[in-house]
Amino acid sequence: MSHDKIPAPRGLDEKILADEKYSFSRLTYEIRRADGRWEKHERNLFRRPDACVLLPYDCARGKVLLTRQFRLGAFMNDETPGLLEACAGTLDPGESPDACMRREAMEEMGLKVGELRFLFEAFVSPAASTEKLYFFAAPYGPEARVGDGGGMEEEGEEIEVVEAAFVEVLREAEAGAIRDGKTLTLLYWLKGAGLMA
Ligand SMILES: Nc1nc2c(ncn2[C@@H]2O[C@H](COP(=O)(O)OP(=O)(O)O[C@H]3O[C@H](CO)[C@@H](O)[C@H](O)[C@@H]3O)[C@@H](O)[C@H]2O)c(=O)[nH]1
Ligand SMILES: [Mg+2]
Repeated sequence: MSHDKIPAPRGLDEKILADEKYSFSRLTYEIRRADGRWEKHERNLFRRPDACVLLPYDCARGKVLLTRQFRLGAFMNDETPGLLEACAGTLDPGESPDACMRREAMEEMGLKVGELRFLFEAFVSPAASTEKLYFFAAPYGPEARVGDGGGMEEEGEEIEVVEAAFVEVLREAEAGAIRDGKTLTLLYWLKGAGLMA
């Protein structure tokens, strides 16, 4: 598979339309088509920091840990009131994905992560956002649940921690009841890894 057939765009120009916590821009640039023509494009781009996501799994008890919270994008699409997701969070400036993942696991789930396995990285919504996501899995046991989690009050977070049987969660995924991409990716990774026999 060749990854380098498409040349970089030329004449990139970025205008910031909004710059609150993260910025939203309008970009103009030219893309070279396969026939050699340069074609002008205009697109909007959400500049979000990279983020990390974790699926903790307990082989002995056959459980996984997830979270549930209000998510604006899901609500504005189809009025989803609360989305069941794997714990995720954005990297602070200069923070490594590993350190971020440990911090977020404690903040959101009260989980003290021991062994942490990096799986792969992937773009979340590459046409519209710069965000790249680092995927992790971690074995855990009940003794690692040292706090309540819940998220950062000052950031407006109110996160429910959900511990559930993996077979049940997979059944829900297969029935279409789990509707978050990063979470489905991790659940099917865990199924494929054969660790939850
Ligand atoms: N005040 C304010 N707060 C904001 C703003 N934008 C985001 N926040 C808050 O900042 C916090 C960031 O929390 P993190 O745990 O670091 O990130 P996340 O929201 O969990 O993001 C991850 O999961 C999302 C849901 O799938 C992903 O969309 C996202 O890309 C990332 O992977 C959240 O409470 C969010 O509501 C803003 O403009 N203003
Ligand atoms: Mg989060």
